[in-house]
Amino acid sequence: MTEPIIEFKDFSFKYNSQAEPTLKKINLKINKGEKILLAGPSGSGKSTIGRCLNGLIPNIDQGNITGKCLVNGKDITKTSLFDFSFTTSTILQDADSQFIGLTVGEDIAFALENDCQPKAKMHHTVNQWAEELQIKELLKQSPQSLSGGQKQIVALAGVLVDESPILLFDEPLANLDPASGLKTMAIIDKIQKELNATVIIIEHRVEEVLSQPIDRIVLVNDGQIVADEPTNQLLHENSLEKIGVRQPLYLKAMTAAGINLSSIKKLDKIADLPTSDSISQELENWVDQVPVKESTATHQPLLKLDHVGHQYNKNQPYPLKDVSATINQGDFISIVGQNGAGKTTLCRIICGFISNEGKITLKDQDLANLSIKERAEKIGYVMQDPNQMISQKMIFDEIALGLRLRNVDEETIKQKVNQTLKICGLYPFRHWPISALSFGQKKRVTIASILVLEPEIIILDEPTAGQDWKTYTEIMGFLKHLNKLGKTIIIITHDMHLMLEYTTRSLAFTKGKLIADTSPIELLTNPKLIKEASLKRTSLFELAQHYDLPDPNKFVQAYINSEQKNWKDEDYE
Ligand SMILES: Nc1ncnc2c1ncn2[C@@H]1O[C@H](COP(=O)(O)OP(=O)(O)OP(=O)(O)O)[C@@H](O)[C@H]1O
Ligand SMILES: Nc1ncnc2c1ncn2[C@@H]1O[C@H](COP(=O)(O)OP(=O)(O)OP(=O)(O)O)[C@@H](O)[C@H]1O
Repeated sequence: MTEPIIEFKDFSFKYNSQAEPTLKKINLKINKGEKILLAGPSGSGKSTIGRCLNGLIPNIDQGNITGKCLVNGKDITKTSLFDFSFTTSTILQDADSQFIGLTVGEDIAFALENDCQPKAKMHHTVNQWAEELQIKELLKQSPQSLSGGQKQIVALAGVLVDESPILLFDEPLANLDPASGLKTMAIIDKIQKELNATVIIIEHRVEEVLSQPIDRIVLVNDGQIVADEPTNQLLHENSLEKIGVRQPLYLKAMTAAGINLSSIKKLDKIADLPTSDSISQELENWVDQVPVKESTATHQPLLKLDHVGHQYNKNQPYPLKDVSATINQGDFISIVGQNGAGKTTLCRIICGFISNEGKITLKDQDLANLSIKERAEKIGYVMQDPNQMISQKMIFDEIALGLRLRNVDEETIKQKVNQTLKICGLYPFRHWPISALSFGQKKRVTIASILVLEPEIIILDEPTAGQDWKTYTEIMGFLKHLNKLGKTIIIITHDMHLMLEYTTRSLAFTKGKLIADTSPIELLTNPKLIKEASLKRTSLFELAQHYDLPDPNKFVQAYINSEQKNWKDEDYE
């Protein structure tokens, strides 16, 4: 019989700074060699469970524990962090806080140094993983200077070299481009099989996690385990949606088309869905009601980029070079492409944080003549990492800060901040300190702090990374509403469905170059561009192909239109 390597028995945990327990009477057994997905809405307690498995609770995050949690046979209340380092390797949600080395190479080697391995063996192991993860050219770079996705891959390498019996991944995919996301899941699968490791993955991107087999999905809601079942069973019961986690897109589309999922035996892989003529027919009939999509873009030029470029360091290849494009008033643009392609660099240039080799004009005004503060009045920028933006202690003050700096009266501030808090799902937390928020909640605070200023152009660097589905739809619905009012929105995203559903124009980047400026659907029908920019077709395309539908793009469009029916602009007025 297999032994549990992790066991929670009536386990509750209350952070010292909280009045109520975050985990409530949890019972969970995970056997050696199992691969588990922990899913649930933002703030439900997933990372808190993770922190019990790697010893951060109770060694760093202190609080009140009742019940028992045994990891590798040891009671977590009696195990030091040092001991945990031999049992559990973790990718933290916030990769930045995890780096120790001065260079990427040193950082990956850190776990091996801890294990006192000989130098030659260490070099070999680091190089081997760097090769596998295609980050060899980054080994001498400082971890802090990496792009968001590169950081994530380096953190992954640090976990993989360690070969611990428990591998814990807290949102390993959040900043990865679609191709790297799939590759990461395949690598995790491979290493798990090789080491017979126990793998726990915490992720909002459920569909990508399911690209490889998962033994069980454990659903967490409000600090409790509300389901613990094999993937197929859970998908049949539609348990994900019930707690606000996104069901895989192809299943949502089949449901929208009126197909009865309970009659289908295996739902967890498109390839295993029964190829029946009646399902094809049902899908095809449904597609025929596609209305035309409206666009609010005026084609009035707003922001002109002319040979934009920057070099951080003369010894590095150009992170961004020779980018020319015109953004129009009312555009809803997605910036997509490979990790490290220069997307964030472009936004930093537009905001004036770093120098520009070319020229940028906003309504014919040269941005070079404006200070960063003056630019910020016109162009709001929500950074990828919320910790780099937050300066206040309390949530309300953080969101009010920009208005206070602009001398807005307190009554208006209160009204605007409260409205934004509601839109971003943060109203119940308005009196909380930011330090008591989950990572996803912090990210929402930073989005709120920019939205409240209502700038002319809003640039958001992966606003939905690490967000649950409910928040994702609320944030995107709100941005769509702002766009309808004429605001220009630019989003950096790795979410291909977001790009298709919400944006009307895509700029695709690879290795510092703009390689396409086209409609999202055109982009995802071009195999060459998909490959070059490390993109991926969504599962809606795959479903349409599986059922031999004559026009897969039309099917994707039909689904998007069926989703859009659910938006109500009044919600935001
Ligand atoms: N360091 C902390 N101090 C006090 N309270 C905390 C701390 N970290 C988390 N919490 C509380 O625990 C709740 C759950 O946080 P946790 O990070 O476990 O959620 P999560 O499910 O991983 O969310 P997300 O998907 O947004 O990352 C938070 O809403 C917050 O109330
Ligand atoms: N401060 C810096 N110093 C040196 N190099 C940097 C710095 N910031 C970024 N880079 C490098 O510039 C390149 C482009 O980075 P950028 O953050 O613009 O990529 P990105 O397309 O936004 O990636 P991701 O999708 O992973 O967020 C990367 O190779 C990165 O390592």
